[in-house]
Amino acid sequence: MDHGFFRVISPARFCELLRGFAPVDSELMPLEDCLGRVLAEDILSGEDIPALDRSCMDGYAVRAADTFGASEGNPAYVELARSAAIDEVVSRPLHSGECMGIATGGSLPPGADAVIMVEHTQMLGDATVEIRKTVTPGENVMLKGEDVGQGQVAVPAGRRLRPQDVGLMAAIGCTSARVYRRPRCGVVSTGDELVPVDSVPRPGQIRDVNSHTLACMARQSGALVRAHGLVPDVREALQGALVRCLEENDVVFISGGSSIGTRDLTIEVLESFADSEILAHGVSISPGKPTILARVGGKPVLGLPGQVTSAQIVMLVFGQPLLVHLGGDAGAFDPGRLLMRPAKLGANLSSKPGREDYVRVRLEEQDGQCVAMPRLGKSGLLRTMLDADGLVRLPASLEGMRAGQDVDVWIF
Ligand SMILES: Nc1nc2c(c(=O)[nH]1)N[C@H]1C(S)=C(S)[C@@H](COP(=O)(O)OP(=O)(O)OC[C@H]3O[C@@H](n4cnc5c(N)ncnc54)[C@H](O)[C@@H]3O)O[C@H]1N2
Ligand code: MOO
Repeated sequence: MDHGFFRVISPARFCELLRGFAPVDSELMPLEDCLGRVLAEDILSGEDIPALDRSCMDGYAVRAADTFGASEGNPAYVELARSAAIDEVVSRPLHSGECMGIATGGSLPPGADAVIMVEHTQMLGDATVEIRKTVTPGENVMLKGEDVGQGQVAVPAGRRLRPQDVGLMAAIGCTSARVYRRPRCGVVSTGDELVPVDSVPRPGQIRDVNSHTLACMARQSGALVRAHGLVPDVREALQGALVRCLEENDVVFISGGSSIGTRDLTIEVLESFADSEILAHGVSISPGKPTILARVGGKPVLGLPGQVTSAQIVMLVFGQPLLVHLGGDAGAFDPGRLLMRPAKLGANLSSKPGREDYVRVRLEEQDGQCVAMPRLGKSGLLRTMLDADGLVRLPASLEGMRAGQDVDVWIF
């Protein structure tokens, strides 16, 4: 690898390289701990859910044809064959001209194909029901197998489980599921100038910020994070830290030392490992150009720029999707996953063609419109990210955007 220049690749290509890493292995998890985890295999249903046609309403199970044409002014009349308890399965078929009292959730008798709500009926004596509304076949009925049929996939592999997924799993009697392990993620910060947060920096030193922001962001993406502390710009120190970090984790994030300054050892050290390949050094985004991606012993190592805001942007654009992908989530790189909000751009923006820009914006309400006000600032400062609600992405093809243009703001 030529260290003199970045060989800048497109962000799309960078994501393709990230997708090339295999997800972590799986573990068996009790149902109650499955929320937020990613299914490692399809959950098949051994039964129809619902198991039988069930009523959605309190009322009467009927043959819909017996109600055709019925209205307030022209009711139909059917005989009440019986009423059934909610957990009762009635085997006697419902004949034409009959109805059966039924509760919400109760099973329909054979022959019935609809339920009329009790408020659209009137009992006449104790055996005749006046029907004041027409119901169509299937009306107010949950059909057998409508949620999931026997042998069908109830919840697919690669799905991050939400409460509603857990609900269907409960319905089919799934007490545990195979889910991907949470990826173990190591974070290393490099730089002679860095001191821990509980130190008082002497002039020239600064407190380590990136270990904290990156760890928080990795946790947001479901990873188990271990901060491996501060590493000086010394080859052997970085080598040692990376060896430990790679041993203990599925993925490693290194902040700092990604540029081409004389101190920037990251590439050199990564290359020194026997089983390593530098997949990328430089990606056409701003901020974040001097980003590194390597494979060491099959594991991804992402080298993030030291600049505090650049590191966060790279983590948002590449690091978090990588973690989600390693955690088995099939939609990790799906742009449809991002929380987007439409807005009008509040100021002109310029951009270098060929480079994808991520502009921090604050959302403001102006004359009933949502306006995205750019918060421009240096990527070595923290403030723009604190003031921002999200990012506007300027595609590489643009030289800029004009105030008033429609934009989609990626909310973070
Ligand atoms: N000749 C060139 N120089 C630089 C280029 C370039 O293309 N050609 N790219 C610039 C860009 S863009 C960035 S971003 C930085 C990236 O630098 P490094 O990744 O090598 O990071 P460092 O030099 O180690 O640090 C940069 C800056 O960030 C501060 N820093 C580092 N780590 C932390 C931390 N954990 N917490 C807080 N602050 C941190 C560090 O003190 C430096 O001020 O390179 C440009 N140079
Ligand atoms: O692109 Mo750097 O990452 O300007 O801050």
